[in-house]
Amino acid sequence: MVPAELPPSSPRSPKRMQEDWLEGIEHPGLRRVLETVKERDPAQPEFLAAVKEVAASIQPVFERRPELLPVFAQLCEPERQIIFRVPWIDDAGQMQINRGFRVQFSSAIGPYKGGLRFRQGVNLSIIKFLGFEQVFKNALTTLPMGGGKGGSDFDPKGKSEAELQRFCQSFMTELYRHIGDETDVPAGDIGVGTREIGYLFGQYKRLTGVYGGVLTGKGLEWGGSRLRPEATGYGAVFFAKELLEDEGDTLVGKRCLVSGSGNVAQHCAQKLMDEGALVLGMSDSRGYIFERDGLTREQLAQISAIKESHSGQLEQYRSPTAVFVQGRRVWEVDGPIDAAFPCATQHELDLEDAQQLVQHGCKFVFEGANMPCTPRAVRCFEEHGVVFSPAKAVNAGGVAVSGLEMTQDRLGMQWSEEEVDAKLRAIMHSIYRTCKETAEEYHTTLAAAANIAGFLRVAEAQRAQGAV
Ligand SMILES: NC(=O)C1=CN([C@@H]2O[C@H](COP(=O)(O)OP(=O)(O)OC[C@H]3O[C@@H](n4cnc5c(N)ncnc54)[C@H](O)[C@@H]3O)[C@@H](O)[C@H]2O)C=CC1
Ligand SMILES: O=C(O)CCC(=O)C(=O)O
Repeated sequence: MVPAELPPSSPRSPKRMQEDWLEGIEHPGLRRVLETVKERDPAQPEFLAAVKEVAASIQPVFERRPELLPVFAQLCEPERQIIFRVPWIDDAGQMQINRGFRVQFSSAIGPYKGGLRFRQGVNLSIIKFLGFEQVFKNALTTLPMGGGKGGSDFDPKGKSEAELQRFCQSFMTELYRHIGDETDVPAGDIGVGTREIGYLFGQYKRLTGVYGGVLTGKGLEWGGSRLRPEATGYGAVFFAKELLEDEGDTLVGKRCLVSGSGNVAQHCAQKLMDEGALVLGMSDSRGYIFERDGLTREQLAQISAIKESHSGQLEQYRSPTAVFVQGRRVWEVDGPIDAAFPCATQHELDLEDAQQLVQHGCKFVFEGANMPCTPRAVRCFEEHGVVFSPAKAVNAGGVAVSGLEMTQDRLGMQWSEEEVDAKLRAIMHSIYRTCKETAEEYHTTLAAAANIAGFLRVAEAQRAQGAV
C-alpha cells in the first residue's frame, strides 16, 4: 500500500508541539485563534493542517483589516456537524454498520455545497478539512454557494450493485432531513459518482415526494448538467492553460504525470491530450503505469473501463509498451517531466516525491485533488522555483458546474455542452486572474492568494450577517 495520509510524527513534548503548531504565525490575535482551534480538536490532523495552511497565508489581511480576525475564528468552527449511524444488510443477510457525516461549514454566501466521500478510513477530521477548504474554493468561483462536505467510512470496493444501493438508501434515510435545494446540496467525491447520486436521489424523492435540485452530479435525464462529470478534470487543465499562456507558453508537447485514475484523473488526462500534452503516467493506490511515449486515447479508454467498477485495479491494464510498478508512486517516473497533476487524494505527494519531480525538471504542479501535496512538498516546490497551483483554485471547476446545475434546476432547463463549456472556461479564467492579481497585490504566492481572495469574499458576507 502507498501511504496516502499524513506523514508519521515523531514523539514530541506538548510544548514543542504547540510551538510547531504556531510556527510561522506572527500575528498575536491569530495565534490565539489557532490555539483555540487546536484545543477544541487536538486529534484532527487533516483539519488542523488545512486551518494552519489558510491561517498562515491570510496573515497580511489582518494587518490591513483587523476587524476580519474574529470572522476567521467564526469560520474555523462549522455551523453544524451531523454524525449518524448507517445500518444496511449485505448480500449474506448480515447487518453492517457504517458511520455517516455531513459537516455544514458555512452558509455565508449560499446554501452549503460540497461532495460526499465514501471511502474506508473517512472520519470527522477528513470531512472537516474538506468542508473547510470547500468554503474558500466555492467563494473563488463567485457563485452563491456556501461550503460543506459529507461522506461515510463505507468502502465501495468489492460491494455488489445491490449492496451499494442498500447502503445509499440507508445513508439518505438519515441525511434527507438535513438537506434541501435551498439549504444544503451535496454532490459526489471519492467513491461517489453518477450511479451513487442516482440511488441517493431516488431515496430522497421517495422519502420527501420532492423532485428537485437537492443533489448535483445527477444524470442528464433526471436534472443533471452537461459536463458535470468532466468538469473537475477539464477545469484543472483550463487553469493550467491560463497560467501557461500568461507565461507565453502552451501545453503542447508538455510531459505530464497524473496521479489517480478516477473521475478527476481520467478527465484531466483526456483534456491534457486534447491540448496536445503527453500523459506519461497514471496511478491508483496499488501502484502506477508508465507509458514512455504518452498514453493514447484507446489506452485511456481502457483505464476508464477498468475503473468503472469500484473493484477495478490499474494492474489489470494491458499494453505492450507499459510498465506497471507496484507499491510505488507515479512521481518517481524516470525521465524529464514538465508538469504534475496530483488527482488522487490528500497528502499523496510528500517531500521525497517533490524532490524527485524537481530532479526530473518539473516546472509546474496543479493540484486536481484536495490537499494532495504535504506542506513540506509545497515548500520544496517553492524553494526550487516550481510554479505551484493550489487545489482550491485548480479543482474548483467541479463545484462550479455543480453551481451551474443548481441554476439549471431552478430555471427548469438544461444548457447545451457548448454553453456549459464556455461558462466553465470563463469561471476558470476568472479564478486564475483573481489569484494572479491578489498575488501581485499582496506580493505572495498563487496558493496564498487563493486563500486570501476566497477568505475576503466569505468574510465580507459573514461580517455583514453578524454573530450567527
Ligand atoms: N469528483 C469531483 O468532482 C471532485 C473531486 N475532487 C477531489 O479529487 C480527488 C479525486 O476524486 P475523484 O476522482 O472524484 O475520486 P474517484 O473515486 O473517482 O477516484 C479516486 C482515484 O484515486 C485513486 N487513489 C486513491 N488513493 C490513491 C493513492 N494514494 N495514490 C494514487 N491513487 C490513489 C483510486 O484508485 C481512484 O482511482 C479527491 O481528492 C477529491 O476530493 C475535488 C473536486 C471535485
Ligand atoms: O460539486 C460539488 O458540490 C462538490 C465538489 C467537491 O466535493 C469538491 O470541490 O471537492
